[in-house]
Amino acid sequence: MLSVRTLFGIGFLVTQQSLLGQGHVRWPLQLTSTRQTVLIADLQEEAQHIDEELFSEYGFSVDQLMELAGLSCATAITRAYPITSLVKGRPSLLVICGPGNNGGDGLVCARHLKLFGYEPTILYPKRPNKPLFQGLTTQCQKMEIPFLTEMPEAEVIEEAYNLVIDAIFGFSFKGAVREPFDSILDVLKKTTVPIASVDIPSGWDVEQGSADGLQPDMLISLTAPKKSALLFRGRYHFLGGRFVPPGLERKYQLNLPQYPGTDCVLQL
Ligand SMILES: NC(=O)C1=CN([C@@H]2O[C@H](COP(=O)(O)OP(=O)(O)OC[C@H]3O[C@@H](n4cnc5c(N)ncnc54)[C@H](O)[C@@H]3O)[C@@H](O)[C@H]2O)[C@H](O)CC1
Ligand SMILES: [K+]
Repeated sequence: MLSVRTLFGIGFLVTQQSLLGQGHVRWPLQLTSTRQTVLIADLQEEAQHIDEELFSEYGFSVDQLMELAGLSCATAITRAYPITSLVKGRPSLLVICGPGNNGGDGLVCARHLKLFGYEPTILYPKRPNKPLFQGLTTQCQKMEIPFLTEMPEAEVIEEAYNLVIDAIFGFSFKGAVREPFDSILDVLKKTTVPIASVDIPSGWDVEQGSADGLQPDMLISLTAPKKSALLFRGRYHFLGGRFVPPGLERKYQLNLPQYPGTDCVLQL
């Protein structure tokens, strides 16, 4: 049984599909664009369980998946914002990294973007005291990517950067935003420079989104779109994180679309 639930904007249909008849108890949401239909990881806990199982049951390490996630983000950004399309004289980008793994994805993404010919600058105000993040930070420094010590004003961002990459919070974000990220998000809400959000627009509730939150131009959903992705209104929605083993895809009924050829991203 397939029932149309809500109509979202041009070309987006959200449907709810009953799998009860097949012995399942879940009612997965699906997102249909003009290009693809994908199922949604509808609960915050579900996204976290998938992530945990990748490490515990399927033998992946965090840095392995983070490398693939960050590479997906960098690749998707090259598709949406090729260097030749950028309006500023230099291909400058601001990458803002948060305190968890979403921030780690941002560091990996910045490193690959530098290799792809962009000029990223990183703001990384809360750095976890763990070898993984220290290593990623060193790698970016050795790639000669500058780090800012404080968040620039909205006008400075507009003058200096073509794009802001939001790698502040992902699927473990909860509650009211604490400083310094509250002030950082306030600046981002004021700027007119396009924002590309990694996995989830930062500050959005993972399931409910945020009516007065960031409105990114691009969203790169990792593994599977989260429920709040249904509220994304920007121009570019990509899926990345092409590492899901078939058993995990079946267990969570992710029904992931086919990535083209050897690509690590897919435009939704
Ligand atoms: N399976 C995958 O697809 C992979 C995704 N990856 C990325 O990892 C993030 C999720 O990472 P996690 O460390 O669990 O959490 P976050 O980065 O979302 O943030 C946790 C971090 O944020 C702090 N925090 C939480 N709420 C608040 C708040 N209200 N105010 C301030 N700070 C807050 C919390 O204390 C932690 O420090 C996922 O989205 C993907 O981007 C992996 O890279 C690989 C596999
Ligand atoms: K984010």
